[in-house]
Amino acid sequence: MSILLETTNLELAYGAFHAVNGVNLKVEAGTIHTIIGPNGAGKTSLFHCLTGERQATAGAIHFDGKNLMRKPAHGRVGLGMARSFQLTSLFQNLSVRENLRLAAQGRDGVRALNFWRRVDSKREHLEMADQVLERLQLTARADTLAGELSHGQQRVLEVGMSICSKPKLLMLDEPTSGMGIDDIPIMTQLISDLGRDHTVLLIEHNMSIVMSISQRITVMSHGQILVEGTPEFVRADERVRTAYLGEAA
Ligand SMILES: Nc1ncnc2c1ncn2[C@@H]1O[C@H](COP(=O)(O)OP(=O)(O)OP(=O)(O)O)[C@@H](O)[C@H]1O
Repeated sequence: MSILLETTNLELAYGAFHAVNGVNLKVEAGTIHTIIGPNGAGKTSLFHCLTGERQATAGAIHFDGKNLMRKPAHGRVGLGMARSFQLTSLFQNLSVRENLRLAAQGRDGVRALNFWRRVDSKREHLEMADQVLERLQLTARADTLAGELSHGQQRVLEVGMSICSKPKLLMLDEPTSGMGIDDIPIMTQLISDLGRDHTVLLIEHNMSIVMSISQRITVMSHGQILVEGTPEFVRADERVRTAYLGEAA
């Protein structure tokens, strides 16, 4: 078993209040690992600490063997962490293919400006865009403006943009939120498919998705880990039923 991401006694305090309160999380490489928990449990705050959007106030984060605590957010992206942002990352007036090409180009950073590499790079970026288009089952919509896609397809495109950087860890925060019932199976299938060649850390409220695609589930409550294990283990735990599943039912 190889651990890609590990936090030790991680804390994030907003003043006197600890949104993340001593979290020891281990994410195994090659798994879909889902964080669940009631509203306000600290899931998004934990993501903020991992991506560097917020500086954790105590504890440690190790990713792929490296200590992340002093790394700024962009440095973490460079190490192979990608987070899918909700709709804000799409260029609505560009085609679906162009959105993906730009995401692939973004991976190269300043190297993309190197004159001698530019022609080769552009071809590589287009190839990457086409591969991802196929994976998203959006090839037929390649030339459609992103803003003309359905809400669900836009969410799928966002996830596609984050895989263009070939991340080691793909972080998805409620990818199905706001999606119509018809689009949810497409996203579920996509995440499940991505789990075959990426490590995926997911926050998701839809229990049927969580139970069907996760290899491991961490249940958070009041900033701490309440229970962790396989879907079967978590489903059977009385504390989870009381703290979360019961409440959701
Ligand atoms: N900037 C902030 N300042 C103060 N408190 C905050 C801030 N952001 C979040 N909190 C509080 O931290 C706690 C955890 O919030 P967080 O958004 O991490 O929970 P969550 O588990 O992601 O919830 P949800 O499922 O509703 O998104 C909540 O009580 C929230 O009110």
